[in-house]
Amino acid sequence: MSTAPFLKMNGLGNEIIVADMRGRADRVTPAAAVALNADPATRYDQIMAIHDPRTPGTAHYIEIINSDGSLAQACGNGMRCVVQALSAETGEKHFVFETLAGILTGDEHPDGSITVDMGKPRFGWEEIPLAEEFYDTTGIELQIGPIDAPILHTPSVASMGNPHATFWVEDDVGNYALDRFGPLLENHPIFPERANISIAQVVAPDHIILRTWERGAGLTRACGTAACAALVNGARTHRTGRKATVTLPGGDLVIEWRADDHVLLTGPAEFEFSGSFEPFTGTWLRDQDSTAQVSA
Ligand SMILES: N[C@H](CCC[C@H](N)C(=O)O)C(=O)O
Repeated sequence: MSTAPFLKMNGLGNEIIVADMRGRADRVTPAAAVALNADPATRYDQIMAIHDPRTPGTAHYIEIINSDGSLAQACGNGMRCVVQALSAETGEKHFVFETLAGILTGDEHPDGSITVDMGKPRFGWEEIPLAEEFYDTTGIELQIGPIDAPILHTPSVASMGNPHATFWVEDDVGNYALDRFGPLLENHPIFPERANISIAQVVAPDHIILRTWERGAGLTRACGTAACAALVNGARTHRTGRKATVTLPGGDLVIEWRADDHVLLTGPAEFEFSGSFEPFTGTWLRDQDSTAQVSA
């Protein structure tokens, strides 16, 4: 079986593997995804597998795989890494992609920052999806902790193509044991496709502090789609405006919910090293001179 090139990158510390599957008929198997994550040198949060267009003449299809091997519909930090990788390869600065969340575009700016149009948010309970009818998804009946003194409760829920719950708190997001509450909420029966779980502190109408337990990946240093979900949930609950800086453990993203309902995410991407891997088993080799691959 032939190997495929990959780039180990990160988006604000969200660990990403960009796998080049163009020209191949196979996919990254769940076994390969789990094996790559088991090796400390290549442990990651998401694999962004670049495939040939599914419809000839359209955009490259990006398959997104969480480190537990599950497929995800969207990944904002990973999309920025794909844009940077393709920009370094082709010199182009504007890209159109197809994902399970729909058609996305990405642009690299002269200063190296990258903006991805993450498409439109969805708020209907069936679109999130939720297991029961909720006609007001700005705050659903879900809580963690004692009934009479819940620790986290009444989250706003939204989809950026993938499911998100935003729990609002007044104090430091670090005060909450998200490593304990995250898996309980990720797998709560109200979320038939599981969910990404975030704790958000709104410090100003244009500034949110966020921590996320990611579906299929656990605690990560940044989650782009969670930042998008927090902004649109903040705006529709009148906690924030339609543009804000979202501060994550790994750094800041700027999120804007445009008047045309598209959500734009802007931030950095970083190259770490390159190699090649076998998409069926996950065995891999590091390129010797990987510094020449992508400018820092
Ligand atoms: N764990 C997410 C996918 C990756 C999201 C995150 N890494 C981002 O940057 O958006 C899910 O299963 O929906």
